[in-house]
Amino acid sequence: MTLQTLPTGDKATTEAAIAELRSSIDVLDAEILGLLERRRELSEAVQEVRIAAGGRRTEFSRENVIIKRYADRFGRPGSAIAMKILEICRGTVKVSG
Ligand SMILES: C=C(O[C@@H]1C=C(C(=O)O)C=C[C@H]1O)C(=O)O
Repeated sequence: MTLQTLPTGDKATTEAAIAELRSSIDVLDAEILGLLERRRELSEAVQEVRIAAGGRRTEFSRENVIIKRYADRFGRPGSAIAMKILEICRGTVKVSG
């Protein structure tokens, strides 16, 4: 099933279509979470290199570039997402597991 061939029909057909689309969403969410984890590792590496050289953990000019990148794509929610991603990557959020 593609987005161009969305079915219309009885309840069972609708429910099957939703289940299939949701499983595609679940796959994407797993990929997004994996990418976010990788991003956090890279971000922490940058922060550690900077701190080891006597610098600060955060660099707001760079964060503003990233926030703008997301805002340009998704507007206000985009900038909110970017700020939460940066919060996760700054290591100020306790990550379980
Ligand atoms: C990773 C860096 O350090 C911090 C984390 C950032 C990020 O996660 O993108 C951006 C700026 C810094 O506050 C960096 O400076 O690039």
